[in-house]
Amino acid sequence: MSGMPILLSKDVVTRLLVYKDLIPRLEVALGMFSKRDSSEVIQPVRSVIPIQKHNGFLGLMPAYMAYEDTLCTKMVAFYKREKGSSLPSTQATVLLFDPEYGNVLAVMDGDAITAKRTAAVSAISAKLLMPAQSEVLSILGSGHQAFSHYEVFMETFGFKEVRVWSRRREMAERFASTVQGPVTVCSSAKDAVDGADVIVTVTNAVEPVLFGEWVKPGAHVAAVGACRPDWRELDDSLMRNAVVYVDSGEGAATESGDIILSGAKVFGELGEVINGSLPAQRERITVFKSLGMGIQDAVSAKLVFEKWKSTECGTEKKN
Ligand SMILES: NC(=O)C1=CN([C@@H]2O[C@H](COP(=O)(O)OP(=O)(O)OC[C@H]3O[C@@H](n4cnc5c(N)ncnc54)[C@H](O)[C@@H]3O)[C@@H](O)[C@H]2O)C=CC1
Ligand SMILES: O=C(O)C1=NCCCC1
Repeated sequence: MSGMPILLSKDVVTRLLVYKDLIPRLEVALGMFSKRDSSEVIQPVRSVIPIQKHNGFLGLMPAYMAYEDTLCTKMVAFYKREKGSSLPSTQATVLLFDPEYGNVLAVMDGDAITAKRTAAVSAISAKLLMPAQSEVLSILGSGHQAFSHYEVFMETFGFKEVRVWSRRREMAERFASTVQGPVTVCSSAKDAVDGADVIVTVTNAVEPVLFGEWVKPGAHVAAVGACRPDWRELDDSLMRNAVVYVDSGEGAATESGDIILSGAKVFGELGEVINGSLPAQRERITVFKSLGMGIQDAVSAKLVFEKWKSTECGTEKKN
């Protein structure tokens, strides 16, 4: 196929990408990735160049998944922002290709994809690793990822209590008053995680904001921020005492300050738990260190494109 690519805006992507369709496809993709069969999935660790002048980085995240014939790349710029900055910390665009011809089928907003697929993968980690009968969810950070994590965690699980902490209290209050259900705003990260079953860290921090001594035995931590080798969200004690799962072993060894600087041992990949080749050690404190993968964007983009073709594209043609 050839011709001009279609352009899909943030609103369209947000509407078409729904968790109930996305989660099972991500599970398959993570499982396939962890088999390391290069005839099925090719996804290198992203290449990242610094944008030094602006305190940022540009990451290129290509992936080809032969099993569903999906060829895609995301380009994502991400920044270390000063406190009080109103500039976005992440901006992304996704290109979906026709794998046979090599032309671009669609150029999509990548922010909605990044927000939803990252949160969906954290929900998969929680489903596999959180304690049975988890009741208390704690979110550290109140930005884009905090919103998408709240959304998918509330849609997927029945938490009785949700707490939020943010560096700026007014942002945590804005978060609590924007989401649908009740959320308790906490004055400190320590208060927010006290007794929590599941803790999501979605901050731009470069130093630890979550400490092992605060985390209750058996709790699950989905650690989403700190995606550079010298950035941290979690302290050494948490990293060393937890059973650490990652999305990609190569990605974690290259990009995760929490893993590299703590010297923590990685137990394995989420995909290995999905495949049944690695146990889910729910009785221990578990950390899922998320860095983000091109296959997650590819699965999402394909889903969006299929939905668009079967709904909006048809509507456009009829009109
Ligand atoms: N693992 C993955 O796949 C992905 C990870 N990320 C990372 O997730 C994190 C959150 O992303 P967004 O929600 O889009 O960012 P955002 O800018 O919308 O929100 C960032 C939050 O972190 C807080 N924060 C900033 N500096 C802090 C500090 N020093 N201590 C404590 N809190 C601090 C801010 O107040 C805000 O609540 C970022 O680190 C981003 O790079 C983003 C996309 C995908
Ligand atoms: O996977 C992604 O997308 C990102 N990961 C870490 C930094 C921002 C974007």
